[in-house]
Amino acid sequence: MSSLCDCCGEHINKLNQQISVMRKEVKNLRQMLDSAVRAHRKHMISIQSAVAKTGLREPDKDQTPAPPQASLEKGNIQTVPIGYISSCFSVKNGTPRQPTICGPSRAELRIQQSVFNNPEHALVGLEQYSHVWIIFLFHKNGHLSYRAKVKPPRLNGQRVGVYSTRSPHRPNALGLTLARLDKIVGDTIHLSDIDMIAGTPVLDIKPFIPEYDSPHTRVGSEPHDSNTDQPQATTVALNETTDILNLHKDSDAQSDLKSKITDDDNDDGDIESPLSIDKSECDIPVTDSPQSVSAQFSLPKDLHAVLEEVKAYVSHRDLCQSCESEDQVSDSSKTKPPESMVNHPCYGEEAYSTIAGWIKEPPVGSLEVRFTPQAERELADFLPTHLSGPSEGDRPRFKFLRSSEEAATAIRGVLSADPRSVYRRTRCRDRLFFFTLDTADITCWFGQGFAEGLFILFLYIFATLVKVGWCKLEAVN
Ligand SMILES: C[S@@+](CC[C@H](N)C(=O)[O-])C[C@H]1O[C@@H](n2cnc3c(N)ncnc32)[C@H](O)[C@@H]1O
Repeated sequence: MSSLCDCCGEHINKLNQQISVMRKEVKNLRQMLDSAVRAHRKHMISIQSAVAKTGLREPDKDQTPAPPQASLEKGNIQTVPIGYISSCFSVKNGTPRQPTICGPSRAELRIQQSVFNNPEHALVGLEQYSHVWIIFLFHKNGHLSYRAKVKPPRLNGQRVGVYSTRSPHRPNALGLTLARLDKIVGDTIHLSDIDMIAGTPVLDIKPFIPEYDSPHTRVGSEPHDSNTDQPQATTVALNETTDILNLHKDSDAQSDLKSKITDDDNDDGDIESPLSIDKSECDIPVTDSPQSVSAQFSLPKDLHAVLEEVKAYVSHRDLCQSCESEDQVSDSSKTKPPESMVNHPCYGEEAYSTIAGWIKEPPVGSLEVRFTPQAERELADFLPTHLSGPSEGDRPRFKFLRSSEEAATAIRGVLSADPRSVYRRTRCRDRLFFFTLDTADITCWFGQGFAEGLFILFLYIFATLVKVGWCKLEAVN
């Protein structure tokens, strides 16, 4: 056998080395492929179990479907979304817990062509109604766990059965919202007063018919008993839903700190599983001390001065408004039946419905929301979509909201209902709270009041923070 010359031997060595490197790469690729296949299988299993839990069935492509009546009788429910919500709320955090909390919250729902050949035909006549029931799927529940007992945020840690709440974490994950019907254009329904995030699959729409859907609610109330674990059953008047949002004072608040929260903070009914709250979302503590603030956020040194300025503004407002607030508080405690109810022909025992006392008088009160003048100016800078003159080119634009007043009302609505979960309210109270409304990112702080322990939700979004280059209201789309 003839030996190789030096040059060829070297070349062959190099080739061998390359082959061994390639073998290693192939091995790595195989491992990656294996783990991708395993992850895919796992994913498919979790999707199947999710589908099984929600009651939805994927269409079986290989088999002829059973006639709908037969499959319904067998309990096989084939549910197909009739459309998907596009709304001014993109994440759960900051989305109103109920539709009436935040009037101008707007959305659109386009009926899918896959459901009806002519989707607009299915909407004929609906324009005669001012409100519609929307039945939808809580598709962003994440984990599909649910428990028999939940802790509604407004019950501040007390447990009640899931079916006595509107918690999204429930078997079948179905939601029900009474939305205002603004208009119908072709196959698209324009809605307001909604509490659904963008992308929510809608399963059905029905007209709201007060004669069928709204018995009068019983007048008279017993206070919530805070000494027992169970909230008291009580009968209350539901004169107007806005009653729920009346101003309450809360002298319990101790925090003078701010919190950062990103998402998943807003479920009306935290399930007790630790999975229900991702504590990592709470991991950016901010204290009032300028040193630690700047240490964690690299904030300019004048932040402290800005906070002082804002506190001074709030204190001043407290002094000016304390009498006004007193009036509001005492008004909220009145539970007289509305005139229309007393005059109603069915004004008798059977004509009433009864609701849990904590709905009317929750241990967690509503909050006062304040904008600094600068914050108001910054908000006013946003334009509704339809305004687009050449000089307006650089200004941020709303997609759903029609004016800055509407945006302010929506922000007040969201925040006055205290959108934080019980966990965040009690354990992460010293963090900033972030949410998105339409195209605006909003940062706010739930702080202790500066006058007589009044618990103020202090919103210093926008300008004050733009000034220090920290957080600002800005277009996200
Ligand atoms: C408490 S539920 C009430 C919904 C409905 N009004 C009901 O009573 O069934 C409203 C909350 O559900 C959450 N949410 C809205 N849309 C969702 C979705 N598609 N998936 C999961 N959670 C959603 C938001 O955090 C919102 O604040």
